[in-house]
Amino acid sequence: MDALKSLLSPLTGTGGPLQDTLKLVVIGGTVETARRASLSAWNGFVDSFFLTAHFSQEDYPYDWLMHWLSKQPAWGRSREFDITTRTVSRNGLTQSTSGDLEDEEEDAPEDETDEVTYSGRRKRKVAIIPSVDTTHTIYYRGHWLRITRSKRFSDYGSCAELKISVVARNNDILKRLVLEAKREYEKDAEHRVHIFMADTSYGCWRWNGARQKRPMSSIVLEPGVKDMILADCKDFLCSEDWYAERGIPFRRGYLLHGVPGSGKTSLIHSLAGELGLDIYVVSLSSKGMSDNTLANLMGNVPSRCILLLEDLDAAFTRGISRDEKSTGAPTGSSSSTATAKNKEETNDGSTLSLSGLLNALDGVAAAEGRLLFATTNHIERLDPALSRPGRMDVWVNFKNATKWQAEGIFKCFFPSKPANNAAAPSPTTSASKETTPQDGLAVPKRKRASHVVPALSEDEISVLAKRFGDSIPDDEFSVASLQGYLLKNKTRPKECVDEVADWIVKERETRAKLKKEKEEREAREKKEAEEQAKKEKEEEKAAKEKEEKEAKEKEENAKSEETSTSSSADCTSSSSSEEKTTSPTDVVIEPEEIVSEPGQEDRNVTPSEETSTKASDTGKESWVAVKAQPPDPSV
Ligand SMILES: Nc1ncnc2c1ncn2[C@@H]1O[C@H](COP(=O)(O)OP(=O)(O)OP(=O)(O)O)[C@@H](O)[C@H]1O
Repeated sequence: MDALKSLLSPLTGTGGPLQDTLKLVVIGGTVETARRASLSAWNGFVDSFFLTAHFSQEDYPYDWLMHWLSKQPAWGRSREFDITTRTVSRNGLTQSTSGDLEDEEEDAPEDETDEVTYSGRRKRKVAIIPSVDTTHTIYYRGHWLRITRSKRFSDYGSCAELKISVVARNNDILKRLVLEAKREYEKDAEHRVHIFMADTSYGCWRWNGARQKRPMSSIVLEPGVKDMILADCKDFLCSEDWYAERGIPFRRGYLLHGVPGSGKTSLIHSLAGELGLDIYVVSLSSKGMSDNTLANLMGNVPSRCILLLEDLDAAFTRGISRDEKSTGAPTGSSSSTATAKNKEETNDGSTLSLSGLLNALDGVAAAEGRLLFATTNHIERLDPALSRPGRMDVWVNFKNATKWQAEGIFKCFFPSKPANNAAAPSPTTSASKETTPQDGLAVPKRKRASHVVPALSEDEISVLAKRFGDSIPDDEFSVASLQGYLLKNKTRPKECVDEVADWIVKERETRAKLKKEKEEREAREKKEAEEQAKKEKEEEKAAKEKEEKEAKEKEENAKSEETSTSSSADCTSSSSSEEKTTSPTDVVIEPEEIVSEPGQEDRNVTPSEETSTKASDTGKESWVAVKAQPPDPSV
């Protein structure tokens, strides 16, 4: 007892200020330690009841949950959150959040995209998302969810992670949450097509945005073409078992070839929307593309998607080859400058070979279930191996617009007013109609139009469209160029038809001018290239001649030197023998008998010279001189 008292005496006793300070330190330390211990015990206790799920940004559930979270009304009460105009997740679904902030100062038209242009001003939607490294609590179906978003850094850059904890007996509540988030996400993604681009630096796919679906009705092709492709795609997607039973790889390739601006890319976009597939785009001519990268990319596309190889021929003109030396394309480069340019262009780390491309398309590692679409403006440049059935099963040729297409595109631009409203000639909009006259398919509803078009009845539109179609010569203008003309006249359907003949004349003149300029430029380039080649040849020839001359001179010099050397050979040998005897290093004194007179023995000699031998004991001494040695320092 006494011992305890003496131990506590500094705390209890009435000491000086030092003791008081010590007391305070000890008490404070004890309290803090107790607090920390209890907190960690409490956290441990609570954690033992929590179920925790982690969602990485690299996977789809993260996108679903971020989308779901951005719609939760709880954000209205939250004290800390992030506001962003950037994409919430990989798929960028930032619209329709409960806490959305929108610029309401103008009654601007609302497109279904995230941002629209109105009066030259950009309108952006913002979304509220969970802030990083903060725990938010949300009430969901009778449970409190603790949600934490954090960021971690990897070799590929930063990557976010979502952690959701909930007190529950089993993980049913988390499953329900993920399923609900997925359903909502898919519902909102219904009107969009997601585009992923190949990242050759890391050999992976990067989300590139979500585009509004394009209705098939807005694509004007020759009758039956759209239906044929759509039916073929649908048939393929539901024939997995059929392919498996026959041992045929479950892949289908479509080659869309033809003139630029004829709707190849638009059709693919439209098909993706119609079939509910994402588009994965590979540019074979991109920097750093190699066989391995391509195989890796192709092997990592999801089973149901559209894989798009754009401008296949562009890759070939850059020198894709079956082996590394020969180009896969026909060697049709018109001039040497073109070849030089190509060489420069290929010098960008791209080492893709045709065999690499073929392997990536249908090698063992190639993904199954995908629809491959390839587009090209120059089918003649493709290697037959690439476009053979099995790789490209369906070929579709896209030509310049026919009269029928011109009529169709006119009707797309100027839909007639609904029949029941035909009597009322009130202004209407070009995009507010739900159907297009061409084939009656639904087009997306726009909330408000940005331009006013005079309302014309179906008959009036038909007459105008027919006149427009008749004015357009078959197979001369691309649909894209007709679209350009119609866009310029989007509020003047009648004038548009009246003035189309003038437009055609002007267009022809412009084309002729451009063609002439192109020909002149090509001729100039060709001439320059020829001159350059001639100059290079001459320089080469001159250099060769110079080299030969120098070699000849050298040879002659060598010969003359040889002759002079042989003529002075005797002289050289005698002088050399003289040199030999006089040379200080090569002094060789032949042993000779030096007879010295008695009394000469005490001459000044070096110790080395004392190696001389006494020849006899007679009164005479014989000496043999030897080569002088350096004095021994030790002596
Ligand atoms: N057949 C068509 N129907 C409707 N719109 C078309 C059609 N062809 C072209 N267009 C319009 O022309 C523009 C260019 O079309 P698109 O990019 O699809 O052509 P493309 O054939 O892929 O051209 P390129 O070969 O140069 O890539 C788009 O805005 C599209 O709306």
